[in-house]
Formats: sequence, structure tokens, C-alpha cells
Amino acid sequence: MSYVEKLVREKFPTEQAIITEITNLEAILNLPKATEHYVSDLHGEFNAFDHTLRNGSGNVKQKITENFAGRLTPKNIQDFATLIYYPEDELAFQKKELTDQEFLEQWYLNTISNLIELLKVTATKYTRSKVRKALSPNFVYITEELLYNDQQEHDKRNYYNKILRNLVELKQSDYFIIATCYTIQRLVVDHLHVIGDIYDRGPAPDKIMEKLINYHSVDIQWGNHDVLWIGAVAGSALCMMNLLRICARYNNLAIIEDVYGINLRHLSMFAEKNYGDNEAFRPKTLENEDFVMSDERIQITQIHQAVSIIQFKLEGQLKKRRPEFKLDDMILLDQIQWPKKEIVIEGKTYSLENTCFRTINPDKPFELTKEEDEVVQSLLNSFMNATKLRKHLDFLVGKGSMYKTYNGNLLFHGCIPVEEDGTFQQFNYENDSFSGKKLLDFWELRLRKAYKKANNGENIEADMIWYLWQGALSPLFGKHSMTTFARYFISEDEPKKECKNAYFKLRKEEWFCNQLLIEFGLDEKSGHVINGHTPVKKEQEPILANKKMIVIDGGYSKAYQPITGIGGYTLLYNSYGLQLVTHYPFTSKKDAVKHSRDIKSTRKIVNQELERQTVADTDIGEEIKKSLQMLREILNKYDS
Ligand SMILES: O=P(O)(O)OC[C@H]1O[C@](O)(COP(=O)(O)O)[C@@H](O)[C@@H]1O
Ligand SMILES: [Mn+2]
Repeated sequence: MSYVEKLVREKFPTEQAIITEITNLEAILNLPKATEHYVSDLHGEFNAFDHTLRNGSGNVKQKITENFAGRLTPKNIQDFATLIYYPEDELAFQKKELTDQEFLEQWYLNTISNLIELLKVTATKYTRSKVRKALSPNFVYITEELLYNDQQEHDKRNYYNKILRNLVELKQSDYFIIATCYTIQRLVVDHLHVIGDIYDRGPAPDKIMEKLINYHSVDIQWGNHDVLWIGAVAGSALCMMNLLRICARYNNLAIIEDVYGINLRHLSMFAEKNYGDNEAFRPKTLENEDFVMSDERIQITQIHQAVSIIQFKLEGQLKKRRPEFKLDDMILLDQIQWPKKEIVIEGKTYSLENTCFRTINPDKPFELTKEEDEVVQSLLNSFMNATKLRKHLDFLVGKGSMYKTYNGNLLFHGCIPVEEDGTFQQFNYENDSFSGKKLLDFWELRLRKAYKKANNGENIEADMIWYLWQGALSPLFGKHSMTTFARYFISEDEPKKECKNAYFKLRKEEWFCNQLLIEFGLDEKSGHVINGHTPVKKEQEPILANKKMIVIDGGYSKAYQPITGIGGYTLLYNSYGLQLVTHYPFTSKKDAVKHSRDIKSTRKIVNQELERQTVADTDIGEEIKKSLQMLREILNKYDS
């Protein structure tokens, strides 16, 4: 008897137990495929993300409309949807509105009854045991009684009404309503995919991480911004400087100090001593006008310069340490022609503007001053020992990966580096070379290794994570070089250009997407490639290559909304197929719910006439079929 068979027999010790399990699994295979929800490039925009999760990208409202249209007015449908998204707020609002006790009681009775009806609809896709797990432990018994009872029968109706009345009379209805609303939110989406870039630019990536940690089912594909944070905690000073620079640039240093508890005082004092105001380094402010001339802005501008210069010095050191990274295209401090402060790029001379080079020794431009070195070391130490940050990144590394194949689709953040003709580019490392799927597997292994071996000494492993941030063959970056230096100090546009990998042109072609799906062992007839990373501009299309490629970076990031013109794309994949959902930019809860300024449009991607998919058509279905086969074999042995 094999080890697995022994375990199965232990779990199902009798013939009857096996038969019950077979029946149960067969039934599950016939349930409709559960809904997957895809989001991407959240960039710290917690409020917008939270709203998307609460409304299931419009799925909650769609279910209400399908079920209650004709019975509830559009306004009542909207109020009901609002209750499910934000039950605490809507309850408080209704209690204030309905001052007459009788009206309020009637509202409670109607609401609970409608909620149970909606819960029934959302629960039909799941087994009873899965629904039970989604219920609040305090109300499992009552909810099941209400859920699985037929109200039409006279005696049962009395019983049902009595439970409802009791909830109201015993003052349990608020708790019950809140719990049921969250259960409905939980059931409308079975699994969430986050296609990278949770961190940077926006104010609250930490809250996104907390939400994901507590979410019932999620996977993450790392984005280039996420790996910066992983790199910093793994001991890469260069990753840390990059993320500090971005935090200063977007006026987000509070996330470092107030949220993750990393003290920036030493850095700030050093910056104040060495830098003044500088136009090129003022933080991007999106709204707060008072901020424009404040001391705080000067302070951030100083920090921004200090960390940028340290970053540029460390890049020079890295180039020497890591020749295999081929950093020749990168503008480095040793190219500056002193004392004129000019730089020659591809034979053309550019004068440097907004310079802040006082800590740079022209003879040894990559050398940190003693104080810079102290600042770096103490910051790195703090990053590596910040408990909350470690908790968030443990989750990010644990649940994350470079790519995912899921129910026939291929998910990754950036690209698979290719030549102009579509052949996979080779990355050479230690006498081996990697391309296509093998390249992504290689990077995943390296990242996990570097994170595990985190140390703040000479950290060669962590350099690898930095490469994922901006290396020319990084699948997460996908551009020939990052032109950060030029973007601060050169006014001409030419040196600021970042050329995209041929992947981004080729992904519009169906044959190319088929090649990608085949490379990852998927069926090119039914699979899709799903990407984030490159904001889909106003004039561009998110659905490409005869619907094989879907790019869902639609601009959760406020800074990118002017170019995308919307507030983000999400995808829903239910038993009827894939739908692309376009969101309005999120301004406030109130605006989103009271004026329905959330979902702009929903577009079907896959032909509606296709047969409805069941669990049998999914990856989990495949697993179940394997288990069924094994159980049947064991059962046969009982017979013989
Ligand atoms: O928008 P900013 O802050 O100027 O940053 C631009 C930089 O961000 C990058 O686009 C990388 O970030 P994304 O992954 O969000 O695209 C770089 O290629 C570029 O140099
Ligand atoms: Mn990205």
C-alpha cells in the first residue's frame, strides 16, 4: 500500500466513508466555476482598492439587480448595494433618517429578508460547508436556518418570521446585518489575483497588505516596485535608496516613519546640513496647496537629494561588483565632466541642471562620505529589523511569485524579455543561460534565496533583487535602462528615453501570445495572458491580440490617472467567462456610493454563448478528478 493510500484510508476508514466522499466530490465538480477577481498596480491606493473589493468590481450590484429588479426601485437597489459595501456607515445613516420607530423596524425586517435572499443567490455556487466557513461564527445557526428553509411553506414561514422578529427584538439585527454583508462580499469573489505593484507612489500600501493578509484566498505576482521593498529587507542598500527616493518624490515618507517605525532623523539631519531647496527634487504634490511653501516641503526636498545622490554612488559601486549585469547603458557619476558639470552621452554633450553634487569627490565619485555611510548602515539595519515591514514582506514573498498559471491563464506583472523577432532573450549567469519560463523560474528562486539569507554585509544575493528592479533583462522592468539620473539633471528629452523591450510591441500579435501560452504549458486556444505594469493610455486598448492579451494597469495610481483617463481596470472571471471592468477614479466613499461613481463600464471578453463552466473545468477540478480516481481504486479493492 502506498503512503498516500495509507493516508487516504486513515481519513476515510470505511467503505461508506469513501462512498460519501466520492459523492461529495462529484457534486462539487458540477457546481458552477467560482469567480476570480484580478487587480493590478494598486500603488498604495488603499481606499480605491478597498472599495473595489467591497463591491467585487460591480459583482455585488449586478447580483442585486438581477435578483431585485422590478421589486426595488433603482434608488433602493443603490442603497442596498451601499449597505453591503459599507454596512456600518449605511446602518448609522438609516438610523438617523428613520426617526419613527415603526419605520425603522420595518426597514430592519425588509433589509434582513432581502439580505437572506441575496445570500442565497451568492451561496448557490458553493457547498454548504464552504458557505458555513464564510459565515460569522456568532450567526451560523440562525443564518443556516434562514438560508435553507423554504419560506413558502406555511409553518416554515411562521418559524422564519419568528427568527427575523427575534433578531430585531433582541437587538441583534445590527450585528447580524453587518456580518451578513461581509459574508456576501466574501462569497461574490472566490479568489483574488494581484498582478503586482502594491507598493510605491500612493499613501497606504501597508493597509493593502493587511487587507490581503486577512483575505480568504489570494495570490500575488510580484511587481518591480514590490521587489524594491523585498530587496531592502534582504539587505540591499541600493533597493532601499530607490524606495526612499520614490517615497520622498511622492511625499510619502510617513509610510517609512509612522507606519513602519523606521526613524529618519539621522537622514533628515544629514540632508538638512548638505542640501538646500532644489526645484528638481521637490515632492510631487497632487492636491494640498498649503504644502507648497512649507518647511516640510524643504525638508523632503533635502532628503530627496540626499538619497538620490547616495543611490547614484551605490550604482557605480554595483557596476564594478557585478560586471555580469552589463550596466553600460546606465549614466553614472564617473561620466560627469568636472568642473563644468557636463556629461557626454552617445557622443553628445549635455549640461547638467539643478545639480546637488557637494558630497561627491570627482576623483572618487562612487565613494560614500563617512556620514553617508553611517546613514546607510543605520537605515539598513532599521529596515531589516522593522517588525511590521517584515510581517508584510513575509506575506508578499510567501504568497507571491514571478508568474502564475491559473485556470488556463498566464499571469505576470511585466514581460518575458524577447528579441525583435519574438525569440526569448537569454540571461547568462554562472555558466548557465536562462530564457522564457526558465528565466522566470530562475529569478523566483534567486529572490527567495536572497530574502531568506538577508544580511547587511557585502550582500551579493540582494544585488540580484535590485536587478529585477531595473536590469535590462528583468521580466519585471522590461526596458533597456532606467534613466533616473537624466530625469533629474538633464533638460533635453533624448537621454530620458526608456526603450521598451520588443515584448510590448509583439504582445499585440496573436501568434506571439500563443507562443507565450505554449511556453508555460497552457492551451493556446483557450488561454489568456494577463499583464499589469504599463499604464494603458487613453488612446490605447487594454484587450489585445484577438483577446489573447489583457493589460489591466488602468491607473489605480492617482499620478497616472491623467494619462489613462480612468481609475483602473479589473477583471472578473466567472462561470460565463471573462469581463473587463473599467473604474472611475476613486475620490471618496460618498461620491462612489451615493452618486454611483465607481464602475464606469463592464465589457465581456469571452463569448457569452460558450457553455457555462463548472468546477470540473478548473485547476481545482483537475485535482478533484485525480482524487476521485484514487478513491475509486481504493473502493474497488474493498469490492474484490
Ligand atoms: O513616474 P515617475 O515617478 O517619474 O517614475 C518613473 C519611473 O518609474 C518607472 O516607470 C518604473 O515604474 P512602473 O513599474 O510603475 O512603470 C521607470 O521606468 C521610470 O523611470
Ligand atoms: Mn510596474
